[in-house]
Amino acid sequence: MAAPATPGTADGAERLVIENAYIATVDAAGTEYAHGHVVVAGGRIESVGAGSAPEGLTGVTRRVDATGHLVTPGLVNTHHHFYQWITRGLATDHNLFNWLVALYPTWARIDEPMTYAAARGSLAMMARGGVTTAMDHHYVFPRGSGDLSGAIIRAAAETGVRFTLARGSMDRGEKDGGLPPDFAVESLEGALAATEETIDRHHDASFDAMTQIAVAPCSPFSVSTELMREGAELARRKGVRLHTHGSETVEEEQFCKELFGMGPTDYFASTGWLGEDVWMAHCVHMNDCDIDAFARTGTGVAHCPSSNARLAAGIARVPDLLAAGVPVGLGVDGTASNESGELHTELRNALLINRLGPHREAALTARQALRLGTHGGARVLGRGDQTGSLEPGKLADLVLWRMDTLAHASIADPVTALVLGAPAPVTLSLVGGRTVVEDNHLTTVDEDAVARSTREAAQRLAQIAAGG
Ligand SMILES: Nc1nc2[nH]c(O)nc2c(=O)[nH]1
Repeated sequence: MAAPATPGTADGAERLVIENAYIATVDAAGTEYAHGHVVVAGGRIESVGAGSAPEGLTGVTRRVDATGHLVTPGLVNTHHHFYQWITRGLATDHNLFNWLVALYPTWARIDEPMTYAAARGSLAMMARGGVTTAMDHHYVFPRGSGDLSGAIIRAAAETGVRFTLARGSMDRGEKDGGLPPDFAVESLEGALAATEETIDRHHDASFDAMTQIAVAPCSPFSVSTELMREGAELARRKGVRLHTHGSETVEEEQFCKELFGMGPTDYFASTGWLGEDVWMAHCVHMNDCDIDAFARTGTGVAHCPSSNARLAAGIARVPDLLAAGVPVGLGVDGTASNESGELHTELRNALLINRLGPHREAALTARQALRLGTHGGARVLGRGDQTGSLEPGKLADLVLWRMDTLAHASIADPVTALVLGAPAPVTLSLVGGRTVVEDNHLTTVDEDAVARSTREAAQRLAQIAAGG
């Protein structure tokens, strides 16, 4: 979608001016300004460039001296499971299948208040670390648990970040050869109807949308072939995106070969799950033909290096995916398999872990890692024309990272400092020009209150799961 004219910039518009910053725009040419400015008006970027802001600007309500700061586009998270915030630190030495089997019975007891508390915790952690666009792949809907999708969307609106809810689903329980217990799955018809209702109620297709919905059956070993096919048809009828887990582990590959007689990528192709409107989490076990199929169809990838290491899944072939032209973003993944819950670690680990693969030191640069975590992610979510880079007319989703403290001051290059250094303090984070973080604190929600409510929810869930 092309950027419409920046609204609210006629005389009388309010402007925020940021000056004296190192600016990494992450535009197509990778333009950077060692000493530059950004002007925000009407929720959009009005100008970005070298030196001070243009003289004679009217309506300047705030001028930020960003000396010692790096300004980047806000980070974009492309894969997460918010509800897992209240089951962190469990089954810590398991591979994916054993971990899922250990946790499904607990997850099947979540209710609306727990889901809301967990979503607030997940969102707060990401937002205070510079995420301006978040997503949640929520696929556990216990019978009678309330309006879980509504609770998650409310939490995102309160936190103030741009948001995609990938309405997940599982309908292949143990009795149908799936991994989840039968009590943890929905019916095919129930899952499709609830997904359609969520789209109708909440999806916003506008340029500056704060809430979008995707259709997201969970994974080949927890979803029937009918739900994959009919889910794809539903998404295309409604004009929304499609998301699922794919090619995460050798066990999944084996499952697909045994049940469907083909590997995961061929299975996805056979069910309508390759295309420009699809993005898939993990994509670790892909051969050259699989990568070629993703590149030809424009299918995107959410790379989740920390979770892949935590669950011993393997190393995704990110340099090969990028070389083939596959859109790639980064994902925290659920915090039951990545307890840190913030996206900076994924920029760092994407670079480090990929250097353990065959491309060694040529695998990824710091600037490529920043691109994955910003414009790459926006593209994967279908929002690359709206956010993910600092360019006039795009949404004012941006972060001022403080680079002059003990943690970073001795590293000359700010992008290297951001990606390879410790998580940098966030002096200011804007979503559509609205402040979400100021001086390293969330301005939209009370972080301590969120922490307390997540602890209570985690304790309540643990008690219920233990039969209390
Ligand atoms: N990392 C994860 N992989 C998954 N596959 C699946 O079916 N569920 C999950 C999950 O929660 N995390």
